[in-house]
Amino acid sequence: MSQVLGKPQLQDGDNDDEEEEDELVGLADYGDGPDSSDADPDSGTEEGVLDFSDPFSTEVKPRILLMGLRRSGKSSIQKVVFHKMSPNETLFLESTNKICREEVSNSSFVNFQIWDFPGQIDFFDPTFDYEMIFRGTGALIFVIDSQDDYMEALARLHLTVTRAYKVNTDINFEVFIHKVDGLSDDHKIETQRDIHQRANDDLADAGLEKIHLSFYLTSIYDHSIFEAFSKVVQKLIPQLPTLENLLNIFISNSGIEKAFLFDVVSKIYIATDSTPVDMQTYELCCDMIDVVIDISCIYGAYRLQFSLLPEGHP
Ligand SMILES: Nc1nc2c(ncn2[C@@H]2O[C@H](COP(=O)(O)OP(=O)(O)OP(=O)(O)O)[C@@H](O)[C@H]2O)c(=O)[nH]1
Repeated sequence: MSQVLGKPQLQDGDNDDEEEEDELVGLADYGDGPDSSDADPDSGTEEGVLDFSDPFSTEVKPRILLMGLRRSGKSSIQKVVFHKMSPNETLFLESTNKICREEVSNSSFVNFQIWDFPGQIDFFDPTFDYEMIFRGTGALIFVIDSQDDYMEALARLHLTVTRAYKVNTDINFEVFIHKVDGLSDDHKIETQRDIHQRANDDLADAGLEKIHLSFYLTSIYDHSIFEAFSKVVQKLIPQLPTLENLLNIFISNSGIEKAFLFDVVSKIYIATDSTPVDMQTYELCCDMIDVVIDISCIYGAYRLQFSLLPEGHP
């Protein structure tokens, strides 16, 4: 039996309307104005607040960039993982034509910024200050649509990674081979092997074999996207080894089979003990979190109804 640990914070996932978008402009324009104070302090996800270039920010948050060709699925990933959008609803998402920044601060561990980029970023556009962006980046997620011809995406991946590495050698490069729900199991493995090989060959040809790319097979139609995002986020948590140790001690003293430390809002797991992660166990824990959230919502709604009853009502 698995144990689900985590801080139960509920979030109204439907705050998409508040999304603040930034034009593709230079450094000065990435800073936030006074509207930062509008952010809902109770919501786990705030949009358009604070960033690395914010002179009033004392806190440095890791930045996660979502990049990739048009329609590869970047916005869908962000909406499904952090806004509880159902996968089918992403069919109606409009193309992103500006950089969308979002602050995710669900807990002290899940505390970062996500920048969703429009499909085609022109690195040669003088108004696009990519040096400033890459300098403050912890992870760069490059999304490749596995159902499409991925040659152009690979060329773009190479250009993006080499540019980013020149500015900041500490970035974690994460490649999501996305939309694999449309592929058979054999095809998935073959696609991953091919993309892995080509991407690393391109780097080797450029004399940059020291750049490490991590690959994940993902889809918004199952838990793979949550698992992949969990691994991306874990790499940005300096306390990870300590957390793993604590969970190891916990399972060895409690007889529990597997322990995850979850961010309940996003269902990202921040840490787990050192036994291998079995996807089914992870899915079971995610489902249990959904049950707890559903019950909490019913209970919360009941309380609200009750408080609206006139005084003296039983
Ligand atoms: N089958 C499948 N479709 C997906 C998946 N993820 C996203 N999509 C679909 O891909 C299409 C494009 O998704 P978007 O999230 O708008 O893509 P984007 O990369 O943000 O596109 P731009 O904003 O143009 O850069 C939508 O119709 C999504 O429903 C997936 O895992 N599987």
